[in-house]
Amino acid sequence: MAGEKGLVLLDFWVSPFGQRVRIALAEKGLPYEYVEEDLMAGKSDRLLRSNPVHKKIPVLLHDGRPVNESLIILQYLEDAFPDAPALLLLKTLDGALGDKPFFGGDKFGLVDAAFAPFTAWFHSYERYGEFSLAEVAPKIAAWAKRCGERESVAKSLYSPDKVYDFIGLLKKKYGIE
Ligand SMILES: N[C@@H](CCC(=O)N[C@@H](CS)C(=O)NCC(=O)O)C(=O)O
Repeated sequence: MAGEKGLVLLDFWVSPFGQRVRIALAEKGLPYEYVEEDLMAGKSDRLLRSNPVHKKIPVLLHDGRPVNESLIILQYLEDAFPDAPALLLLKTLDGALGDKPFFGGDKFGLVDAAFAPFTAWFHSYERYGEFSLAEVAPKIAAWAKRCGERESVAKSLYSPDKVYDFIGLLKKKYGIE
């Protein structure tokens, strides 16, 4: 039986990727049904149907709809359950950055590279979410500017306006106005 939130997790006991999702569900206080996939014995039809390309756990089913990839699942939980305690709040990141120029310290590091692409989305977060990043998370706002001044980031990202238009298209496509 899916938990009261309609969540089912297809997982394998020792998987760090699955454990990532279990930790996030627990931190957010979301009940779910745990389904052990015995990968040593084979893969269930449900797993193959839910993740037909990669055929991997973890898979989160939400009201029957599959979400694959552990980090995508974490992001999905943030979006689908906004009332549960948030793990990725910009304010939390602001605190984590502290007075350092980058998450890597004085040097641009792995966390900076992983997070920098979202800076092109900040403008849309602000407009659609009706908030000012500089007010909510001033250190992250300054960090985003610093990232944008790096050639590696600048040449890999699209303009915030283009991202905003793209999100507008997505909203239309999915009927979210
Ligand atoms: N990038 C994936 C990795 C998931 C993954 O590698 N899962 C492994 C178990 S730890 C799996 O299902 N392996 C089965 C297979 O490769 O056939 C994620 O983060 O969810």
